[in-house]
Amino acid sequence: MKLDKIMKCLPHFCRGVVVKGFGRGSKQLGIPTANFPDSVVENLPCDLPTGIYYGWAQVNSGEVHKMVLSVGWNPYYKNEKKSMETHIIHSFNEDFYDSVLSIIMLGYIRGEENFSSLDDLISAINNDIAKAKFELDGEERIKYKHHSFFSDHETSHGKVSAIQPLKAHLNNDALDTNSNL
Ligand SMILES: Cc1cc2nc3c(=O)[nH]c(=O)nc-3n(C[C@H](O)[C@H](O)[C@H](O)COP(=O)(O)O)c2cc1C
Ligand SMILES: Nc1ncnc2c1ncn2[C@@H]1O[C@H](COP(=O)(O)OP(=O)(O)O)[C@@H](O)[C@H]1O
Ligand SMILES: [Mg+2]
Repeated sequence: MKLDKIMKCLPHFCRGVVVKGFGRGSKQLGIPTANFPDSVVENLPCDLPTGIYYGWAQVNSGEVHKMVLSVGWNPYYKNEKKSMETHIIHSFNEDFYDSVLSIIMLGYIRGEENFSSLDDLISAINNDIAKAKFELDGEERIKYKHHSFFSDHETSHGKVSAIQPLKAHLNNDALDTNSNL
C-alpha cells in the first residue's frame, strides 16, 4: 500500500543549494518554490512516491519554518524532469538563490494532479498549505522543528542519506522516526 511505503521513507532529511527553476512559482502562481538541484532529487529514497509533502525548512542557518514540498513532474506543466520544490510558509524580504536549504519531510498530503485551470492548481496548493500548517502544530511534528539537523550543518551523526553539497543525514537520535503518518 502506498501509505506504508511512504511511512518507511519518512522522515527524510535533505539539504542542498537553491537553484533556478522555470520562474513560474512566483510569477504565475504567486507561490514561490525554492528548487533543489538534481543531486538532491536523485538522493530521494528510490521508492518514495511523487506527490505533495509537508515538513520543516530552514534557509542557511536562519529560522526554521513550516513548508510544503512538491516532488515530481508537475503534470499541469508537463515537466520532463523530476523536481523537488519547497514553498516555505513565511514571507521573505528577498530571494535566496544559492543559499543552502535544509528540509525535513514529515508527512504526505496527496499525489500530484493535473488541473483544468491555473486557479484550480492555486486553490489546491492553498489547501495543502492549510493542511501543512495544521499538521505541523501536532506535538510529534513540532519536535522536528528543534532537531539537531537544523543546528548542526557540518557534522553528520547517524545514517548519511545524501552528501550534496553539504551533508544530509538521517538522525534518529531522540526522536521516534516512525511516528508521523
Ligand atoms: C504545495 C504544492 C503543491 C503542488 N501541486 C501540484 C500539482 O498537483 N500539480 C502540478 O502540476 N504542480 C503542482 N505544484 C508545482 C507547481 O506547478 C510548481 O511549484 C510551479 O510549476 C513552479 O515551478 P518553478 O519552480 O519551476 O517555477 C505544486 C507546488 C506546491 C508548492
Ligand atoms: N516563501 C518562499 N518559499 C520559497 N521560495 C521563496 C520564498 N520567498 C522567496 N522565495 C524565492 O523565490 C524563489 C522561487 O521562485 P519561483 O518563482 O518558484 O522561481 P524558480 O522557478 O526559479 O524556482 C526561491 O528560489 C527563493 O529565492
Ligand atoms: Mg520554484
